[in-house]
Amino acid sequence: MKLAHLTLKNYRNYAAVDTDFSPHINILIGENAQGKTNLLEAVYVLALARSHRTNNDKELIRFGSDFARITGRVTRETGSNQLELVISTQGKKARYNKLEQSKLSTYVGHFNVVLFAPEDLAIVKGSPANRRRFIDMEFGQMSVKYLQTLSEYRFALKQRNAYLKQLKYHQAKDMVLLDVLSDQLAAAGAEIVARRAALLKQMAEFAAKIHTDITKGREQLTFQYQSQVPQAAREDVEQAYAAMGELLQKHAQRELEQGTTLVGPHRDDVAFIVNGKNVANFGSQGQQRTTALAVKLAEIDLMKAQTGEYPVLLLDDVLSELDDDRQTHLLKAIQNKVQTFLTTTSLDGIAQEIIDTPTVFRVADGQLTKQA
Ligand SMILES: Nc1ncnc2c1ncn2[C@@H]1O[C@H](COP(=O)(O)OP(=O)(O)OP(=O)(O)O)[C@@H](O)[C@H]1O
Repeated sequence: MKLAHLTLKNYRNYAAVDTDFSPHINILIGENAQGKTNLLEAVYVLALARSHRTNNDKELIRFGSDFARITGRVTRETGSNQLELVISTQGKKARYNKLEQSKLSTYVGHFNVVLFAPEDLAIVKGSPANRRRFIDMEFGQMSVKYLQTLSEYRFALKQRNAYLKQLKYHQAKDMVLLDVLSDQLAAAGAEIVARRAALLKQMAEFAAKIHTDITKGREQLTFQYQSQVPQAAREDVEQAYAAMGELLQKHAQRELEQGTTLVGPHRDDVAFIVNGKNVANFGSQGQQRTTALAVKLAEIDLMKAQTGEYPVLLLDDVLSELDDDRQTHLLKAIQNKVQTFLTTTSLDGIAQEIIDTPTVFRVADGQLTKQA
C-alpha cells in the first residue's frame, strides 16, 4: 500500500500542499519547527481520522482558518482509492472515494500506517493505558469489527459505571438492569479479549524474531498478555464470555461499594519480557529502545499478515537515535517493500544505504519542496 499523492489545505502550518511521493523512501528534511512532524501527522490523520499528538482536532486547523482538509490517493494491489478528511469547528467528515462515511469505523482501515516516533518508548516504559491505546489503534486499523466491538464495549462500560454509581448512592435499586448491562459488557469484553489474545500472539512471534535479529541472538523477547480472563479461556469467545460472567459475579459486592466496573479488558495490559525480565522495570534504555523498535517492526509484519498488504511506515525523528546496527536492521525490514516517510534535521548519521536512493523534500516554514 502506498500514498501516491497528498493534498493539504489549512493543515497546521501548511496553507496548501499538493505533491506526489516516491513509493520507496521519502525524506523530509528541515530545521526545527518547520512542519516535518505536521506532515507525518497529516498522513497519520488521513489513515486513522485522529492525531497521535492531540485529542483536540481543532488544533489541526491552521491558525485563523475555519477548516482543514487532507486528501490522499492511496494505491493498493487492487487499485487506487481516494481518502479525504475535512476537519472543521463543527466536527469531521470522512470520505472514501468521494462518498461520505457516516461512521468513522467504515473509513478507518482503507489506508494503514505504522508510525514510529520518540514518544513510542511509552509503549514499553509508560502506563498500561499507553499500551492499551497502542493495541487498540493498531488492531482497530486491521479490523472494522474490532473497532465496532470496542465502541460497543466503551458504551456498555460507561452506562454500567453510571448505573453502579446510582446503586451506590441508592438512587436506583433495579438489579435486573445491572444484569442486562453486565451481560452487554461481558459479551463485548469477551470478543475484545479473544481478538487481543490472538493478535498479540501473532505479533509476539514476529517481534521475537526481529528482536533476536537485532540483538544478534543475545536477547529473547516474549509478550505476556495480562488480562483478568484466565489464559485458557482467552482465545475462545464463548469461554471468555463465561469467564467474564464469573469475574463479574465474584467482584459484584466490591463494584457496588465502589460504584465502578472493576472487571474487563479496560484493565488489560501487555508486558514485554526480555530474557525473562519485564523490560519496563529492568531493561536498560537501549533494551527498551530495541524492544520498541521490534514491536513497531512486528506491526508491519502483522498488518501484512492480516490485510494482505504492507502498511506505510512513518518515522518521526527516530533514525538518528538508532545506532548503525539498528538502522541497518530497519533498512532490511523495509527494503523495497514498505513505503517510508522519515523526518530529520540533518542527513548526518543516517546510514548510507538510506541516503543513496531516496526522494528528498525540504520543509521550511510550512512549505514542502521536492529536491531535484
Ligand atoms: N494549527 C496550527 N496552525 C499553524 N501553525 C501551527 C499549528 N499547529 C502547529 N503549528 C506550527 O507548526 C510548527 C511545528 O511544526 P512541526 O511540529 O511539524 O515541527 P518539526 O519540523 O517537526 O520540528 P522538530 O524538528 O522540532 O520536531 C510550529 O511552528 C507551530 O507553531
